[in-house]
Amino acid sequence: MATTKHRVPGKQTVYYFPSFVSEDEETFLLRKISESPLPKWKSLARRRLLQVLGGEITPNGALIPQDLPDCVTSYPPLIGRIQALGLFEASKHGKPNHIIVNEYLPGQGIMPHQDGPVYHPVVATISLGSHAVFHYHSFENSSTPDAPPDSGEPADPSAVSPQSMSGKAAALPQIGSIGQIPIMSLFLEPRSLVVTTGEMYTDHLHSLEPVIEDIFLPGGQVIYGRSTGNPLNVSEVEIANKDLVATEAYKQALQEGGSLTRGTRVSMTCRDVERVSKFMHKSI
Ligand SMILES: O=C(O)CCC(=O)C(=O)O
Ligand SMILES: [Fe+2]
Repeated sequence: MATTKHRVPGKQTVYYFPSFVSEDEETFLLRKISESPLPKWKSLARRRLLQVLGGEITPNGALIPQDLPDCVTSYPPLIGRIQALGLFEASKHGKPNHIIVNEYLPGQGIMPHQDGPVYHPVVATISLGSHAVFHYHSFENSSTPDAPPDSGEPADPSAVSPQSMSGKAAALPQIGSIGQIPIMSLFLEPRSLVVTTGEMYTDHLHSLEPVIEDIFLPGGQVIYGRSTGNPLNVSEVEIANKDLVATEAYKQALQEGGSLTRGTRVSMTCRDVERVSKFMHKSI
């Protein structure tokens, strides 16, 4: 498959595509997204804004569909491009029908969470405007009830915390415990696409640390855990896709070490909601 060379080493279920979107397309998308009328945005505590394209998901997990806008179907043809990768082949619609747009200012992130069973277990995430470092975590002691975790403020109502998955509180790795250290971390360039599939979707959590800069050591490790405020929790984590990164300046930071300041990042998480209600949303 054409995607083979985009597999992130170490895990067979994560793919990274630099320059998935051109610079012109990025400028166009960021303009379109910022022009969306305010009622389309929802405010969150840790991320500033969230917008949903493709329709709302009901509490029982069905999509009340709404047409995806031209800026993801025609120019740029993001949905077709994602479909052509073949990574959604096993999903009911063969391509994403739902997109969540998140905006993160420098210093904002998202706590470890899972995206949940409402979606086919593949998520394609486009980054625009700024780089970020993306972490995957595993569950530790998942049978041990523990203090209810911060829900991770999932990006969308259908996302689940470990609590809601099992019906009883499952331990979310506590800050500083082994499970809190990511099992894999990725450098996401602006305009890149990352696709998470298989057990990395179903059995792991993912997060973005709320930091204003990312600090790299020579050889491609990133400093993780500064946002906890506890120096004992700080660790060095390998960037698994460092050899797939395409932009010179980023490659240099990953090879030689250095720090990269975060700008405003807009992400588009594209997924397939397999249950679609037959009732169409009214256009607003
Ligand atoms: O912004 C990102 O890259 C991640 C967003 C996310 O995890 C989600 O929308 O569920
Ligand atoms: Fe997520």
